[in-house]
Amino acid sequence: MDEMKIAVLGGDGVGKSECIYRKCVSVDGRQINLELYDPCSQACEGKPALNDQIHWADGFILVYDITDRSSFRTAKAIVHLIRELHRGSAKRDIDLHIFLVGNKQDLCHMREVQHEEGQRLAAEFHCQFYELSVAEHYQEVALIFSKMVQNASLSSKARERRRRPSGSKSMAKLINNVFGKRRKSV
Ligand SMILES: Nc1nc2c(ncn2[C@@H]2O[C@H](COP(=O)(O)OP(=O)(O)OP(=O)(O)O)[C@@H](O)[C@H]2O)c(=O)[nH]1
Repeated sequence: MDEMKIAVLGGDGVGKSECIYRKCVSVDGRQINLELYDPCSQACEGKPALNDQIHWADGFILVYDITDRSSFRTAKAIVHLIRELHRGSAKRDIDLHIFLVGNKQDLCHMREVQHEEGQRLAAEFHCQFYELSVAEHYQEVALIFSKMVQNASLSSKARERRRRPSGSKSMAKLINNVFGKRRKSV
């Protein structure tokens, strides 16, 4: 069974709740053990440091509040750190999934961060970009999570293909094994 660890980082509000959610999901007939970590944005005892959270996760959902520029700056600093910490690590860029999400779209009249700024940041750091309102469109939130799991599943399939010998090579190996042995016994 594959494993996928997602960290929800950034913090768009003032909430203090922290949770770890575990679930086994099936994507295209493939079982994935999903672990979701949603730390509170406030510092608290026993909470792993941001660097540890970044090393732990395979996928990141970075949330900022479109009505709060400082939350966008935080998201920018985190995405920077993720790319920095993973530079030269075993996880290749394409294996690392980062979704940048601008929340509170329903408060558009109080907007401090333009849609284009989010798009630009996402393009710069090879992230997928979304803008939504968690309060009004929970379906979009569900879609984001299923997209992330699907992407991870696709890239793990691609990794497997890279590891597996190509069809012709394994066929050659098989022929060699069968006929090689026979030749010895003649
Ligand atoms: N108008 C509006 N308010 C929202 C939306 N999403 C969250 N909020 C409000 O923002 C506040 C904080 O929400 P939380 O979900 O606790 O935020 P959080 O990101 O978990 O906060 P941290 O725990 O600090 O990371 C609450 O008062 C929510 O009701 C949204 O899409 N629209």
